[in-house]
Amino acid sequence: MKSNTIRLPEGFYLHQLDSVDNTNEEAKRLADKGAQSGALVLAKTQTSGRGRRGRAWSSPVGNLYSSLLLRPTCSLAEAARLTFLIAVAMAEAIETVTGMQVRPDCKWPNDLMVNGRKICGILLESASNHLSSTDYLVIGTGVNVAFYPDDSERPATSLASLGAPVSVHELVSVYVERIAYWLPIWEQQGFTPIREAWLTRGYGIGEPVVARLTERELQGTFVGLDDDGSLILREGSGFEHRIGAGEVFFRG
Ligand SMILES: O=C(O)CCCC[C@@H]1SC[C@@H]2NC(=O)N[C@@H]21
Repeated sequence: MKSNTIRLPEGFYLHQLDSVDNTNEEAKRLADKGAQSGALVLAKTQTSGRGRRGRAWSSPVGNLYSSLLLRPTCSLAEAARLTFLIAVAMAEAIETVTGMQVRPDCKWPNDLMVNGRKICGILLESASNHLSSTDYLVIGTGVNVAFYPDDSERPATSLASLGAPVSVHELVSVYVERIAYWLPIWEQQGFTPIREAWLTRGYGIGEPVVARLTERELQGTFVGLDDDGSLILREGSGFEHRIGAGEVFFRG
């Protein structure tokens, strides 16, 4: 059944807009004005949606655009691993609202895929006052609920086209519920349980991978995720690279 109400757990605050440049920018403006950790910006459409690597993020009405403001007390490097928590939370939310009809895989570093096609992208941005602690973090999440962009280089899909026309509001409610479930685990036990949950849905593990880094390309097998969230790529020689940032491509 479709629901039009958004229920957020304790500690989360909704900022709902019809249209905005993009929800990450709005969350950063709120943060600069002193908004609390847990503020969630949700917009029906974005006039200037952004993806990673400076790409545009197509933002028609009908998809989900949200940005969560968090004020973690740890270092930026540790806080950046929250993208894995967000990916797991959104994958679980999609499974719940679709009655397990759609079961996304987590693609490193922070996409959700269904049948090899992208259904969700995550964009993490931060502001840090100090070298060792994070002032705030904004984690933007876009889910192709009703529509998906036609991009032959990076194939995408939507929940609607997979036969699961869900309510954006219901999806947001369950997504935040799952964040509320995982955040205390992260705070008390660190990254390990999140890493394990992510790996159970890891996309392309054990498969050939090409990692495109700033200055070179590495080819090998994706053998897992390191304790710090790096992708472990094993070359034919057996040498293992830890990849912290870059773009990865899987064959097939
Ligand atoms: O896969 C990517 O390149 C990241 C996409 C992130 C899209 C979301 S939608 C909500 C927030 N606002 C934006 O403009 N981007 C993020």
